[in-house]
This record gives sequence, structure tokens and C-alpha cells, in this order.
Amino acid sequence: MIKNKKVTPESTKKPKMVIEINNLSKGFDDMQVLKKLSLKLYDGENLVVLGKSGSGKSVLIKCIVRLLNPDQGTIMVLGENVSELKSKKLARLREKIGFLFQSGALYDSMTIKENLEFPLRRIKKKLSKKERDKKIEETLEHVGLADTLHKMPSELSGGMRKRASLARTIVVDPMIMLYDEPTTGLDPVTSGGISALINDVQKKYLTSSIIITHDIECARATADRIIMLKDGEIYMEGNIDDFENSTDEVIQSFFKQKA
Ligand SMILES: Nc1ncnc2c1ncn2[C@@H]1O[C@H](COP(=O)(O)OP(=O)(O)OP(=O)(O)O)[C@@H](O)[C@H]1O
Repeated sequence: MIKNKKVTPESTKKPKMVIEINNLSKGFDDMQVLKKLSLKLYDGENLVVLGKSGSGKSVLIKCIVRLLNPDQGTIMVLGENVSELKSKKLARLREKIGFLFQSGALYDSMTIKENLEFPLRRIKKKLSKKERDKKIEETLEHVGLADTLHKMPSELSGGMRKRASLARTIVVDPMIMLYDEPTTGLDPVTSGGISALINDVQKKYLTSSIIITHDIECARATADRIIMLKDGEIYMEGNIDDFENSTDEVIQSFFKQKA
């Protein structure tokens, strides 16, 4: 692994860790996807995970929320060992994690308001209807979709649907956000808007995020720190300047190819 100077959000303070992965291995049949991978996500940072298609980025975040079970290694999330949690505790932990899937996955038969109401009713049971409505309106306003309350997902553009999905994820106040290819399939201007929104969410909701992407522009706009995966291992860790100035051929070709 190429390792540059230690990059933590604030190198003078000891930052709190929200995710700590040690020696994670995961394979399918005879294909080893992740090989003894270790990484940390610090409180309040945006960690970008780069890697070619098939390098195991999605498998990594699926292991974090135990949508997949690791073959080996430990995953600590907010101080809990994910593999050891019984279903009730796992469900409670998952409530603290916002997962923005690549597809966005809004419920097509519900209005945007109903899409946000759904997780709120399930997770924030104590809110009154008035409080719920207020929270939905505030969240939609924050993602720039205040006037879509009564619209159906099919009436929105791809970028707006992505914003609505993000609103549905953040409406329940997650502590950690996992973004799986948040800008894939969007034009450069719309992608730039989503990257800016990821930063807004980090500031406003004080979330810690893992952002999985191929999109160098998204990495440039959002990353406090970047990890590049290759062949199931961390190939390089650093900040965007370390990557852009790297003379390593693999890194250069990855960045050139995306330019
Ligand atoms: N449930 C599964 N069963 C079998 N193989 C799987 C499963 N999930 C992922 N894989 C395989 O693991 C490898 C890594 O997949 P993954 O989705 O993590 O890649 P990725 O880096 O996210 O790629 P992309 O950028 O294209 O989304 C791929 O070869 C994929 O086919």
C-alpha cells in the first residue's frame, strides 16, 4: 500500500472513531473480493473510497451494515461489533446509519412526502403529526425540493430523485452516511450539486460519511480523505492532492482515465 502522511480530520486532536474495520475478508465461491482490509472512519469526516468497477466497494459497505456477512475480521460501528449483534440491536444500529443506494430506490407509488413519512413513522415514533410534517418540510427545503411535497417520484428528474432519496435518508437524523455511487448516471452539473449537498449534509447534520465513487470530481469536492481499493486491498490512502500528484502508474492511469 502507498501511504502518505497520516491524514486525519485534525491531526492535533485525537479524533473519535465511528467505524473501525480490522482484517476484513469477504469472498464469493472461489473469488476473494476483500482481503484483510482495515480502515477507520473518524467522527465528522467524509471518507471517499475509490476503485475500479468490481473492486469490492459495494461489498465493503454492505458488510458494514451486515447486508453481507464477512468471512473474517471485525467491524466496529459506533462502538458495537456488527457481527455479534442480535437482530433487535442490529436494527437499532442500522437506524443510525443512512444508506443511499446507487439506484436511489424511492417508493414509486408514494408521493415525496409519503416517502419521507415512511421511515419517520418507523424510526421517530414519538413525533406528532405536526412535528413530522415540519421535519419533512424542513428536510425537503434543505435539499432544494420544497415544492415537490405532493409530487410522485416519476415526476422528478434523475437529480431531483437523488435529492429526494437523500432527504428520505437524512430525515431520521442518521449519525453515519454511506453513499454508494451518489453521482453515477447524472450529468456533471447535477453531479456537482449532489456533491455540494453531501458537504451540506455533513455540516448541518454533523454526519460521518463513506462515499463510494468512481467520480473523481465527486471525490475532489467531498473528500477529507481518500482510500483506493485494488484487488481487495487498500492500494493508497491520502488526500486528493496526494492522489493527483502521485507518480504511481496505477493511480495516474485511474485519474487520467476519469479526466
Ligand atoms: N452477493 C454476491 N454474490 C456473488 N458475488 C458478488 C456478490 N456481491 C458482489 N459480488 C462480486 O464481488 C465483486 C465486487 O463487487 P462490488 O459490487 O463490491 O464492486 P464495486 O467495486 O462496488 O463495483 P461497481 O463500481 O461496478 O459498483 C464483483 O465481482 C461482484 O460480482
